[in-house]
Amino acid sequence: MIEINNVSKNFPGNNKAIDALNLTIPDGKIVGFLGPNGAGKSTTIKMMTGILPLDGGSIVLNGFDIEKNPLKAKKIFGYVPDQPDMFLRLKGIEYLNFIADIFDVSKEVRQERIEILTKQFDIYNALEDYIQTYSHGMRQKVIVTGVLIHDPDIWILDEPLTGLDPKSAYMLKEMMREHANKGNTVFFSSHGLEVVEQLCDEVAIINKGKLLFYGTLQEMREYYHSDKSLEQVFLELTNDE
Ligand SMILES: Nc1ncnc2c1ncn2[C@@H]1O[C@H](COP(=O)(O)OP(=O)(O)OP(=O)(O)O)[C@@H](O)[C@H]1O
Repeated sequence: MIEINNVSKNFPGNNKAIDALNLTIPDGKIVGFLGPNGAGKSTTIKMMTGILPLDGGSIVLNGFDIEKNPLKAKKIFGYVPDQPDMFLRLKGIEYLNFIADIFDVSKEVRQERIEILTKQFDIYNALEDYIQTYSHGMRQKVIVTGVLIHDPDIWILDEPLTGLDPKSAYMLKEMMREHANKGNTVFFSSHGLEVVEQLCDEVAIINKGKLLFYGTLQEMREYYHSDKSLEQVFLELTNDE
């Protein structure tokens, strides 16, 4: 479970990039995080993962406060950033072993997981190449593999499907469903409303740092008394005019 309690974030020139945000993401569900460009999705995710400090409030992951207990909190989640351009001077296999070392994954377990996952993602034959030479999608897949190697309870994914080919996107979606069905937490941001409609149990919609809606699609329809699609409701909710 992820508890976001009254969280705020200010940037120079953008006071209240996140404005008193409250959101509880339960176990056993896939929750989609939606909002227009600049709404505050990545900022929220960066605060959840300890990359950005909070200016107010708290974020608690399975009982561990990300600011008060960062090491314990960081052990229990896996994070896929929106920009996969990291560790470019490492080979794929070096990156995966580095992540497995940090999270104390045994040699046997890591070998097995790396082989299975990278074969499924079609990057097995590229593991000896430098990440610098990978395409955007391949970089994305090596980072997703790094998350799956240590099998964290909570998955936090910032636009994870962007740039993945259809087979890899399908596999990742299946993995997300399986992980949530085991009682774990899966939280991901997306601009793909169709994917969210198809995959998510619940959606959170933000704009200008404020939560506009949180609930199931059915609840959304009941709340707005309409049979409108997620796309129509999203556009109406986030329309500034
Ligand atoms: N480092 C920063 N310095 C100043 N302002 C920032 C910084 N990072 C984010 N912002 C501002 O905070 C707001 C939220 O940005 P954020 O990147 O969280 O949006 P987003 O919902 O992830 O957008 P997108 O869908 O375009 O990725 C924007 O107004 C952005 O300009």
